[in-house]
Amino acid sequence: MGYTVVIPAAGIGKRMGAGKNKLLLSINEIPVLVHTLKVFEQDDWCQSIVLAVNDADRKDIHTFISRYSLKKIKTMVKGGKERQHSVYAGLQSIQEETIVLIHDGARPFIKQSHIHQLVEAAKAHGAAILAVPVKDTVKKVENGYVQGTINRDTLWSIQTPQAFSLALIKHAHIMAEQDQFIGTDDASLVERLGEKVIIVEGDYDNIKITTKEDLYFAQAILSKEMR
Ligand SMILES: Nc1ccn([C@@H]2O[C@H](COP(=O)(O)OP(=O)(O)OP(=O)(O)O)[C@@H](O)[C@H]2O)c(=O)n1
Ligand SMILES: C[C@](O)(CO)[C@H](O)COP(=O)(O)O
Repeated sequence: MGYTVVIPAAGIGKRMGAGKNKLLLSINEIPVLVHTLKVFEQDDWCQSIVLAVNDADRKDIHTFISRYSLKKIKTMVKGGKERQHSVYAGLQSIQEETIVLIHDGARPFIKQSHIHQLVEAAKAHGAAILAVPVKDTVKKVENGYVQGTINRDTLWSIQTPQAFSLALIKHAHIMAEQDQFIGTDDASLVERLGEKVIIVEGDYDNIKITTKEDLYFAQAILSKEMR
């Protein structure tokens, strides 16, 4: 039950405000990106890793690959202007049909058990994504005024990995490019084609390192895992 994972790691970390790609920042002296990559390196189901990177970060990333003996990174592609473009560049480097996972380099706390549930769900249904129920109340706001409260029972906070058959996700990206559609996740490109996407429930540790507060949360998650 193998898979290939595409890891978009070519962002600039604007919201982190660190003046460099946030994936090069360290948590407990290990770079965020290395924390993420190690999960897949240690997963026997993972057959290869495709990394989308910025040219500016290549030297650092090659240093990480040798320092941490990351052996599964078979391809490194140049990232694009948007996350979607980086993912598509990675997908284009995969030829043989397989289950493909797309996972943010900024999500270091993904668990192997959830990866395996996703792979099995994608095998059975074609598309499967990790999510957790929304905990806050969510309201629609325009010009600073509440327009309405959205029924929380139907709301999920969507994470990655997102898992697909290669043929389906490649087709979805081709159609999105043709229609000049940019989505904030890959599943939205599949949904817009009318294809079903199944939810696999994950957990709240699978945070995306986005702003500086997330570095504090990351320390807490790591110390919990080390207990
Ligand atoms: N053009 C881009 C933008 C984002 N990403 C990657 O997609 C993941 C999720 O993106 P995000 O958290 O938004 O990262 P950044 O774009 O770096 O953050 P910001 O929006 O604050 O600049 C990250 O692993 C990021 O490196 C990418 O590969 N290519
Ligand atoms: C793909 C994603 O992580 C799902 O929640 C999220 O949409 C990425 O958004 P970003 O603005 O590119 O970080």
